[in-house]
Amino acid sequence: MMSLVTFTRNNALPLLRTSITVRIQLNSASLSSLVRLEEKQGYAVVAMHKPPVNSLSLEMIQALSESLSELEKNKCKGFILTSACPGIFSAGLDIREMYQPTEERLKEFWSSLQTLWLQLYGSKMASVALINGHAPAGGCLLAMCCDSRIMVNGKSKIGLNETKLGIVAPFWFKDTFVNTIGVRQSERALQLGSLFTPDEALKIGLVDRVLPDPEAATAVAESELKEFLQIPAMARYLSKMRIREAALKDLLENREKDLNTFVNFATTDAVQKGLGIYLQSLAKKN
Ligand SMILES: CCCCCCCCCC/C=C/CC(=O)SCCNC(=O)CCNC(=O)[C@H](O)C(C)(C)COP(=O)(O)OP(=O)(O)OC[C@H]1O[C@@H](n2cnc3c(N)ncnc32)[C@H](O)[C@@H]1OP(=O)(O)O
Repeated sequence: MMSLVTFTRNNALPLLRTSITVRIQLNSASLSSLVRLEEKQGYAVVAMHKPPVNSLSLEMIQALSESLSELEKNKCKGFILTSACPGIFSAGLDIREMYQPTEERLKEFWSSLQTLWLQLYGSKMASVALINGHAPAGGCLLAMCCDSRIMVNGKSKIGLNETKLGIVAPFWFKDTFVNTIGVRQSERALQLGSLFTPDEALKIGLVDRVLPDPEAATAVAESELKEFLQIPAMARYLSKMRIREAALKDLLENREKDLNTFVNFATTDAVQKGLGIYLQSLAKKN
């Protein structure tokens, strides 16, 4: 099978005052084809590639986790998280993972998602989400885990729309949301399952910049990441943790409980019925 992990090497110069030369030696052979990793000068680009919509299946979640681990192993200082699927950042959790699941897979799915969130939200690396398409629910969560969000203008929307599916954003999704846009906006948007246009998202602070096209957004994402990378790494990371550590600790201490809550909730008849109807409505569209 052709490897979709693209990896270009060049003579990287250090971007960080505090770092030694950033040279990422990615082990492309062991990485999944669902995520494309590209080495740039002193940082990496992590591009999700699971057409058509980058839905977060168990395999996709694990591929993202492995990619981050690979970057950490190689002492990468920062990355841009984006999508290689035109018009879509990520459609969020793969709903088929939650619909009529086996208990074993459902548990592995959720546990892998917890791991990915802990890894991404607590990452020592600086990160910028280059949101080049729709980012509902889990897609929005991935973007919020980054240190900065640059969105391409257009028809795409971003937000936590869980209630529209008859499900409830877990407490750590909510914590991430509150840490990003504040309590009042979160309370309203979570209940309504609001999806925001890029300009609306900018207004409430869900994204930091909106650019007219992917090229302009890419350039801004790169310069934004470089700005983060110029700050002494330890000071930057510890400052980020001042905001994030309570939420991270909460999930770390309640992982098992959260897993059981999810499994019990997701397998109720009402939720299964709702997910079935939602999947049908997505299929009917086509
Ligand atoms: C007491 C309370 C305790 C709480 C305990 C926890 C509770 C559980 C919480 C679970 C958290 C979930 C978070 C999530 O992420 S849920 C997923 C939410 N995502 C969505 O709602 C997005 C749905 N998709 C869309 O809106 C659109 O697809 C799009 C992203 C806007 C793109 O539109 P576009 O027109 O380009 O593409 P299509 O709609 O035609 O889709 C193409 C095919 O992809 C399939 N698809 C789309 N999204 C998903 C998905 N999320 N999962 C699986 N499959 C998806 C779609 O069906 C099409 O398939 P087809 O070609 O076979 O028809």
